Amino acid sequence: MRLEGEHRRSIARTADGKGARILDQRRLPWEIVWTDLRSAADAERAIREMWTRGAPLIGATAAYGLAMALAEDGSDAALEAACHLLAEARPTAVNLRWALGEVAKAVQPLPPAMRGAAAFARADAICDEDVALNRAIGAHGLQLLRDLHARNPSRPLNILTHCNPGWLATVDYGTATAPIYLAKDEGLPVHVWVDETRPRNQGALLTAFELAGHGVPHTVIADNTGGLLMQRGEVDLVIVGTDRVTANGDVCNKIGTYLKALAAHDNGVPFYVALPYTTFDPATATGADVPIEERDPDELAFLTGPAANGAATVRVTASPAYNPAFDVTPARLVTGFITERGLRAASALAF
Ligand SMILES: CSC[C@H]1O[C@H](OP(=O)(O)O)[C@H](O)[C@@H]1O
Repeated sequence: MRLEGEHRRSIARTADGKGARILDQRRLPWEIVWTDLRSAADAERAIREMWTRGAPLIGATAAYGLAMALAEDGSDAALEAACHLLAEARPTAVNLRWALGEVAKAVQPLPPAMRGAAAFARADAICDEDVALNRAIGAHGLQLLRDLHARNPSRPLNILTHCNPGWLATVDYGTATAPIYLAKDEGLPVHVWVDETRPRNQGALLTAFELAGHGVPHTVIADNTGGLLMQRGEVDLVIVGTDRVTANGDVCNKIGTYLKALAAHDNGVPFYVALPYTTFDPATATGADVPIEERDPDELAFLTGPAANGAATVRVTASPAYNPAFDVTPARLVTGFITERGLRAASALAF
């Protein structure tokens, strides 16, 4: 997407070809800081501490981390150790293990000395494929937006989204945001309700930053506001991303997604989930089987942001806190899935 006047992806190989350059998303939207990852340990830390996040982007970052490890040491032992290290960085997004598996498959038949270059090539291909997948998701989702807007052509289409399913969660375009960007580009009037998405505020900080950068009209709302807006008829469509869709169509996504799906169901608002095949996990039967990441309660207990004299951190509670990062929306609450192959029902999700 466009950033500081030029087209950028959220991740790319470093100029010397030996590392990965990422946007440090902890600093957005206040500062644009690019950081070079130089080892599997750097990549693991960046994923675990959410310097970079979002299911597809986590996969791409892990792929480059594995490539860096193999460029150092192409042995089977090094391959196994780096895969284990990176796989443990965050448990929920299936893209992480998918990407590691793809790189491992590409290098295993090769002699150790050739594995580093092959791993980097596979990581590059994973990034290029992600961009193409998201553009295709955008095209199929755009037709859905056109059809829904035709019901009330006299006003913008009001879309609600949760967390950040945008280009900052992928290599480019985003998943749930891809149709929104294409709609803006073709002049289809849209407005986005942006859930702030406590406690890390990926919506207020990242989605709002993205939409503003692309000139998409949007309004940041508290996580608890969406239900009221749906009761008032001010939400025409909910589109979210996902970290893992299981074989039966259950959707694991940022905490709070399930509550939006319940409100949408209760108010007859279409609830769509955008995903590429890399986020579909047919090996996991239902959402009950998905590991839900539990993050540091301090992420909830404290708020950090810019102040006149630098960063300020304020405590929002003096009590113990609990901070699960994801929840599961059952397939029965999902109107449909927007994939690179078109719109799909939960029962027809096989890629
Ligand atoms: C392309 S959807 C990405 C997905 O990942 C986010 O989680 P996190 O920010 O913790 O990595 C969120 O669940 C998004 O929907």
